[in-house]
Amino acid sequence: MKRVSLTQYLVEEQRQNNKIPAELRLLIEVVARACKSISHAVGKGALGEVLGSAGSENVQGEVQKKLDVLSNEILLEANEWGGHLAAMASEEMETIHPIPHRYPKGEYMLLFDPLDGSSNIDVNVSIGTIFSVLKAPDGMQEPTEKDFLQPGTKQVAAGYAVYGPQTVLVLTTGDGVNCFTLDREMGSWVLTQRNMQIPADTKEFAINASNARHWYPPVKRYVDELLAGKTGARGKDFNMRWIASMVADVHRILNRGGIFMYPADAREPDKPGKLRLMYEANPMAFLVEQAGGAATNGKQRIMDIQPTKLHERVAVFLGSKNEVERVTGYHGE
Ligand SMILES: O=P(O)(O)OC[C@H]1O[C@](O)(COP(=O)(O)O)[C@@H](O)[C@@H]1O
Ligand SMILES: [Mg+2]
Ligand SMILES: [Mg+2]
Repeated sequence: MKRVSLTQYLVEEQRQNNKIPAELRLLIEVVARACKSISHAVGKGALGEVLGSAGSENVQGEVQKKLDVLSNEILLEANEWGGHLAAMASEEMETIHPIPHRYPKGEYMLLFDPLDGSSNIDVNVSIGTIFSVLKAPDGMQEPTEKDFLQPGTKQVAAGYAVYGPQTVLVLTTGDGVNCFTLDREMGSWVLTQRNMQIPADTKEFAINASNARHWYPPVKRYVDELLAGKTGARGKDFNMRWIASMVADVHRILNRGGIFMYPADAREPDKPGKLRLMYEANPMAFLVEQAGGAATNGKQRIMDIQPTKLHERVAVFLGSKNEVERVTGYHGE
């Protein structure tokens, strides 16, 4: 079989298919290179002294792991000099990071969750990086936080890397979803899955069930019906999986279907869920929709939400279309 590298794939998309501009291609290549560096650091584990806490907190009051901080630095450094960027924003930084030496004017803005699945770092379970690319608004001078507050439908690219038994990079530029596997000996990303598709129906669901007592009635009803199995309203048995790394749960769903849920709950009624709209929900929603699935916050399509702040949180229901539509429907009843 002919090996197609990420660069070859992107050049084809740019030159033959006219799907992406050269500047976006370069930007994606820089992000992919940064993910390769993060993958190397993850792979060293205790030998690289990258495990454990960094002894600091991020803007959302979460304890930062050494790898959260390191991955953020790797992405910042690579993209400061590499891509056609105006500014970056990260889950781990309080505010935006404008590019000091913009070339030629920086037409894109990059957002990322540098290390997703932080609670799994120290126990050698799959973790990842999630990213999203927006266009800088026309006529933008000095980038501000407000320039980032665009709905997910405006994304021009999104993707994630999973650092697991294999390191993979899953990418969309709005033309389907493709998966590249890191050839660790050659140091190159090789196209291994074209046009990933999520089946509309599934028998697998993912939710942190330890929060069940706090769920609102629509989520409780939906999950109770799944748990009731063959003899319940759904008339079939469902299996449950929860990795606690969104990247790994979404990667499973892109490969074999399923529904992933992180709902808002009654613990903190003012907090609309745990996951972040700009760094987690939007890029994953873009990928999932491009693979034929659906993504909502229980009420509306995630990518239609108008963000009001950079670190906004959101409830997430994504994956196999018929299941996402069902649980979303329960919220309307
Ligand atoms: O620990 P919980 O409540 O199960 O939450 C797990 C969720 O939190 C996250 O780890 C949040 O991401 P970060 O590690 O980037 O903060 C998701 O990847 C995952 O789905
Ligand atoms: Mg995350
Ligand atoms: Mg993170």
